[in-house]
Amino acid sequence: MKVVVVGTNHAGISAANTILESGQDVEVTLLDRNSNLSYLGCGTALWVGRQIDSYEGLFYTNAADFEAKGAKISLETEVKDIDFENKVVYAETKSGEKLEESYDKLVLATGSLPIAPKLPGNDLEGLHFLKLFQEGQQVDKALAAEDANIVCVIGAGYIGVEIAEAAARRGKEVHLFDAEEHSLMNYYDVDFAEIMDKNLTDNGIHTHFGELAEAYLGENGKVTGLKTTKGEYKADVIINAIGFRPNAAFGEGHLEKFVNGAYLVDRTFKTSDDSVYAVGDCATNYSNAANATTYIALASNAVRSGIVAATNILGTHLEGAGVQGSNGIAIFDKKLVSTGFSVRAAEKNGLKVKYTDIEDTQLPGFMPADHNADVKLRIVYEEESRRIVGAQMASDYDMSMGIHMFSLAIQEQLTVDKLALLDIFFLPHFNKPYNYITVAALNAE
Ligand SMILES: Cc1cc2nc3c(=O)[nH]c(=O)nc-3n(C[C@H](O)[C@H](O)[C@H](O)COP(=O)(O)OP(=O)(O)OC[C@H]3O[C@@H](n4cnc5c(N)ncnc54)[C@H](O)[C@@H]3O)c2cc1C
Ligand SMILES: NC(=O)c1ccc[n+]([C@@H]2O[C@H](COP(=O)([O-])OP(=O)(O)OC[C@H]3O[C@@H](n4cnc5c(N)ncnc54)[C@H](O)[C@@H]3O)[C@@H](O)[C@H]2O)c1
Repeated sequence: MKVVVVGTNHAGISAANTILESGQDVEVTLLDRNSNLSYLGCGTALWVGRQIDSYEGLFYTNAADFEAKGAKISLETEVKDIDFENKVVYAETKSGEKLEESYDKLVLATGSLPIAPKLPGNDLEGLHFLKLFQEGQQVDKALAAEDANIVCVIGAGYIGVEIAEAAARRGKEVHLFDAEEHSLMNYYDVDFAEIMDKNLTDNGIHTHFGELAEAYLGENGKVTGLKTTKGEYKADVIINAIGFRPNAAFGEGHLEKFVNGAYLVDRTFKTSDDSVYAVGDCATNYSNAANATTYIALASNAVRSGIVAATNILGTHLEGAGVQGSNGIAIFDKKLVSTGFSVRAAEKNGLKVKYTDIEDTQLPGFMPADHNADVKLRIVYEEESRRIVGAQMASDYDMSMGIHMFSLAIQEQLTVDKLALLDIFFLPHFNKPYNYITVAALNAE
């Protein structure tokens, strides 16, 4: 069997590794238009903000690793077309050489692209996106310029908030804009988003919410400012971070697509063509909170989808467990994590939900105060069935492992009542005898 993988970042890598490490006799060919693979974008803000010394550790594999496993890999090679009837992939190398690769099974792992705001002035120098390693390098270089003092970030989602922190850590005056009234509204309800909003302003970032960018302003071909619905701001560097869209251009009229254009896949990550799988950010996922198909762009999902698709290609039927969109962020040491739906997201998805909130300390009062942080928790559950559909947590304490339990609860469709009497251990070093998870669940109406 011959498998061709298009796109060798997290999803493509995990599919290829699953096949190559299976011991089965499969010929694997990997194609990617980029010059590198396996870059962990999650680390961009860390090295741009100088919280880690270098970007080198953000790559976890390379082309030689795949060659050593017996795969054929061509980087700087862009797939231009796919003949799904005859099962042939057409690609072109950087030097213009044309390649043809036939396949028995094809894995599309072409990922996502940042959404580009269609604004006047979008050809000015000094405008940035933050997806590829190379784009991180460009932002890093732009911030290092002597005359780069004011940075405007459009989009206060995960990328925007993280890069705003990084730019502030580099001593820049940072302005952060979002169309919504708060930061991180794709992940949290207002009560939690406000914690991040305050954290950002407390750390010197100027936040501008409910404000839409209207034009990039410039002089002599270089950006000098940003015009929004509420005013004009000076800017030496502008970073766009208003979300991703799936990069799923192949198979128009042949492969079924989701409402946002992503490849529509089943629980095995197979597309509407039996020989073609699609994994990672270019494909859909199954949401256990909505009990429906969804689109969530995360590296964690990408890795798991690659494993599931490859296992099926190898002949073992395996269905993905579905996703909750579990996520987390840590900005100036303030940690927010969430899984499933916020109340707002649940209502947008047509669910009738209730929630139970609690604010408590992590540890008993007799423990030293400097080790004992406040924790805020919200559990969101469906009114009628009482199944848990979401959870949000915020603290200075690293409570992140707690959210995984809520992720499992949503996956397994557990009710909030099941959680109330769950056996949760107690030790003063870690938690309280009446810990906040138990108490929040007991208090659920
Ligand atoms: C700054 C930043 C921070 C992030 N932080 C996190 C985080 O903390 N946690 C998290 O879970 N996720 C995070 N993400 C999201 C995560 O990076 C993506 O979900 C993940 O990269 C998706 O992996 P993928 O392999 O599906 O797609 P991609 O990473 O988009 O890779 C797709 C690959 O396909 C190649 N390709 C595309 N078209 C072609 C073609 N025609 N021919 C050949 N090759 C092609 C591309 O060159 C690329 O290498 C972050 C993203 C960014 C940008
Ligand atoms: N910590 C993490 O897990 C992490 C970190 C970075 C990125 N990611 C993932 O990468 C993907 C892309 O991240 P992202 O930050 O670009 O997307 P995002 O969805 O997190 O945030 C986009 C933000 O842009 C805002 N927005 C949209 N259109 C706008 C407009 N015209 N003007 C102003 N604001 C506008 C939205 O309200 C939203 O807050 C997401 O799936 C994200 O979850 C995850």
